[in-house]
Amino acid sequence: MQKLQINATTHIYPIYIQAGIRHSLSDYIAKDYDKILVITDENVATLYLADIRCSLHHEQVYTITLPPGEHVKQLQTFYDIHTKALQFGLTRQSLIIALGGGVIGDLAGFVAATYMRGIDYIQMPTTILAHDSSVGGKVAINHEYGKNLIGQFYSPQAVIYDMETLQTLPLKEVRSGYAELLKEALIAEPTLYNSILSIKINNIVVEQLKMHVRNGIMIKANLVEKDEKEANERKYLNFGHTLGHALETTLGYGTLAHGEAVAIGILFAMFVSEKKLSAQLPTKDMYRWLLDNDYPIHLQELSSTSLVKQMKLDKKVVSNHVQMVLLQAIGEPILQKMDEAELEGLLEQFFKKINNV
Ligand SMILES: O=C(O)C(=O)C[C@@H](O)[C@H](O)[C@H](O)COP(=O)(O)O
Repeated sequence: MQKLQINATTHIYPIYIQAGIRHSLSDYIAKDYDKILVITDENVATLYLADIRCSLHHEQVYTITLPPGEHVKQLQTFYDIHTKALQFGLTRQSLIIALGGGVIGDLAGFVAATYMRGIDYIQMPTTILAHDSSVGGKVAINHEYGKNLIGQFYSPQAVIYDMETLQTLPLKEVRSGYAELLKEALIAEPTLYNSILSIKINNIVVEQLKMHVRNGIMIKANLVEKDEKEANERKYLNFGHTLGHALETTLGYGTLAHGEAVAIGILFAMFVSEKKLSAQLPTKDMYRWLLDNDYPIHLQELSSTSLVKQMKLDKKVVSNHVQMVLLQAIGEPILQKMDEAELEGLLEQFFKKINNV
């Protein structure tokens, strides 16, 4: 068992990481709750919901099972969950458990943050990607204008991560999760970056996967502790997301998995870092690795003007300027305000380049 602790400014909470921990859940829930609501999706429910219900050892466990996919992270579902929670009779002494990937974690966390002005919740990530989204208290739903535009910072009581659940993931999910790991590696840890680039996604050794995820969590935890509300260095965790989120919204949620969009965003941020900062980066190796691992990086023609318009709804925008996270070197991120026309030009060059290589 590995136990980490997040010392965030607003709340200190544990992260338990252990294969099979789902079978002894009640040992890790620190308080008595009158009711427990587990929010999950259909894929995860089929595999793990029975185990969870059984190991909670609680008489009043309710469940809400949603269809899988980013499209549920929206206002109507959020409202419907509130309605069900009221019908189940959840009170301020109740607990919500977010059992699933990033979509479930963000949505269930935001319900917890707002139900009766906020009740306790626990993040139980079941994907690689959610090693990132379950830590740090960012909870949100999407608006049709963009990703995560309605949300809050609201820390969980605990993160309980059963690494066994990572072994049932489809390859698309593994790819998606590894993009967030690459992000953490590139902003903070060259050795993690080299280790990731040495693997093949369809042939990962479990111990290696666990090591990558643990490293990713530690990098994330460190930045969250320094800057919980994202005033400064937490923004580095948004590396690759400026274009990534714009692509997800422009192409329609679910066309690309979140991490697949972030992977393209990372490549773009590296391309811009080379152009603007003359940074010496292994962008070609990264591009090769993404291709070798079947990341969908060749996109249909997209209008740079509309992508930049979309990027202007990014939360890092200052004084109407898109602010990108760039790299001076691996492990040395900086924030860079971008001129709109220059950004459009760079996007055009970037898409030409990746589509012609
Ligand atoms: O925790 C953070 O900070 C991040 O930026 C992590 C991102 O990987 C994550 O996808 C996050 O939800 C995106 O944040 P947003 O603030 O740009 O919506």
